[in-house]
Amino acid sequence: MASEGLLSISVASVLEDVLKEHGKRLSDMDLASRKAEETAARRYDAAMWLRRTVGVVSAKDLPEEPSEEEFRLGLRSGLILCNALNKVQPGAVTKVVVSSGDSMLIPDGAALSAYQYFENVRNFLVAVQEKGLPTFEVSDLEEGGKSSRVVNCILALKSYSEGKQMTGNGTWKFGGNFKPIESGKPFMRKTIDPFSNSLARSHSIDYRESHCAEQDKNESNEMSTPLNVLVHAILSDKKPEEVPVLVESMLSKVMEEFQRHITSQNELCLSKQMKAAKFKGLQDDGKSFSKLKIPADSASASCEIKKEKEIIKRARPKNENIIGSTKNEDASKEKLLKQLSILDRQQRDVQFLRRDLQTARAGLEFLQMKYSEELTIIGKHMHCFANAASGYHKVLAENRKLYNQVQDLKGTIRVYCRVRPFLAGQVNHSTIGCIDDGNITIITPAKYGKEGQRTFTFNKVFGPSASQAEVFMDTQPLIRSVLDGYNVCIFAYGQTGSGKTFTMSGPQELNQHNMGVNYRALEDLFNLAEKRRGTFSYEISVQMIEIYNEQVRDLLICDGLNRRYPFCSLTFFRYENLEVLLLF
Ligand SMILES: Nc1ncnc2c1ncn2[C@@H]1O[C@H](COP(=O)(O)OP(=O)(O)OP(=O)(O)O)[C@@H](O)[C@H]1O
Repeated sequence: MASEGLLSISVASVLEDVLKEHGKRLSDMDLASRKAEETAARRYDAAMWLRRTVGVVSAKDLPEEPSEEEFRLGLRSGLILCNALNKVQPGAVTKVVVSSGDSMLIPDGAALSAYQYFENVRNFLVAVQEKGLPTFEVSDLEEGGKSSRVVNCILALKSYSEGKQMTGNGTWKFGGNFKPIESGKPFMRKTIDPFSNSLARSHSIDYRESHCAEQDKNESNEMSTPLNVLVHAILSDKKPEEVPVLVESMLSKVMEEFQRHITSQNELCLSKQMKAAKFKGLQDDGKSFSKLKIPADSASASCEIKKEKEIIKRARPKNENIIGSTKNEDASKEKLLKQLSILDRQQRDVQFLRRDLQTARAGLEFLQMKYSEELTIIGKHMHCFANAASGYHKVLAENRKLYNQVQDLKGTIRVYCRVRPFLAGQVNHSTIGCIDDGNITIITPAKYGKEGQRTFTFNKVFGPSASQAEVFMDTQPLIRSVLDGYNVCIFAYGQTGSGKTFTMSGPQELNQHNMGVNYRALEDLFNLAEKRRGTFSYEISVQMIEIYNEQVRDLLICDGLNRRYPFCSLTFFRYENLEVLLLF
């Protein structure tokens, strides 16, 4: 490929630069017109060879001496190029797409079919490239393209063909050790044309090694080339001492140009390879899809790929239907590219989703771990609470036990004395001498001395001013023992009108302050039962019984019959001078 770079070096321009530097203008030589002349001659040569190779009928689109535009349009379909190459080497281009008729020719000279144009030219270029011949870009056949490169390629093919005819074994390689035969109308190198220059140089060097006689002939030929004439013209009027400087300058310029072209050629080769690989990838669309790595466990992605394949299958051109459907083909290719980009995007999305899923899974596992850890901690706390509750109940039981033991120590039988105040209308003639907590002194005026004043001891003595609450306060601890399973009996004893009913129940007009022991005991029991609701469940029932004249009567029965009931939890009864509260 480097040879192609060498071919495009414009020695004339290099010389011109050198001459400019040395104050010498090439006005009398008119290099531009000469160059155009040479370019046209080379183009005619290429066109003639093509016409001769493929036949005048096949090459009807290519005039004998075409302009640059005619040359480009004639070769644009790639038909002539493919046919010429197949003539040189049969089967070099296996697939040549032909047009269905001339009617499809477009007046402005556009290609018959974009696909045909692309396919044929591409196949031609691939085959030419495989032979090591200089190639050109597909765009060189477009308007504004470099037709000189196309000419170079065709002339190289021509040389290849001639070399092949000469050796007869097809081993000739472009740039190899072959000296092309100049038969018929020989290809005269009128210019410093890069391609012919390269050929001539390489051939002459190789040939010099093996054919000395031929070498002299070549050298004499080169002396007669315009390049030599040019050099002679430049150097003829120079003084001998100026020649080395001028030659050195020329050589350095040529070297610069040479380096520049090698670099550009390398870049060109690289871009060509990339384009060829990309194009091949598009052609082998089905294969490309099969090569794509699709996540096996992604049902949606598989579904999408199936859809893509179906679309591509539908979009895949069938050879018979391709001709005359340029727009459809272009649309199909565009669609294919779109589908590929969508597929790429979907693959990326699937990868993102997989990553998110993995993150979510990791998060979930972490939460589960945390949850189980916290459950374990809560379990331990619960165990501690259970132990504490158990301890609490033990302590509570202990407290109750101690409480009742205190009640026992205070005395299981307690006797209280309450002195009723004088009622309205009663003569205030008190016989009570003194009341001192548990002692009361009764004075009997009719008796004297020790007999006239007697002291009685009780657990407690309540004076005439003692309130109902004070009386109840001393009995309350005993009543609470009932809820811990102890039996308690409270009764009031005294003569008629002494205040038993008042103490145990209260006056007729009851209120919060004058309620007796019975009501207060019940109220206290209900409050306690409510407080211990979470721990204990109590059932409370009430009986009211009167024992009168040795008869037991149920005061809560309304039918008047006296019935004896078994004693239950809480019984109030009255027995003659006894007002009794039984608690079980
Ligand atoms: N501590 C007291 N303070 C004020 N009034 C009282 C007190 N004790 C009793 N009384 C009044 O004395 C009167 C007689 O009391 P109460 O009826 O309770 O006596 P009792 O012993 O029950 O008599 P009975 O055996 O005949 O039923 C009532 O009017 C009562 O209100």
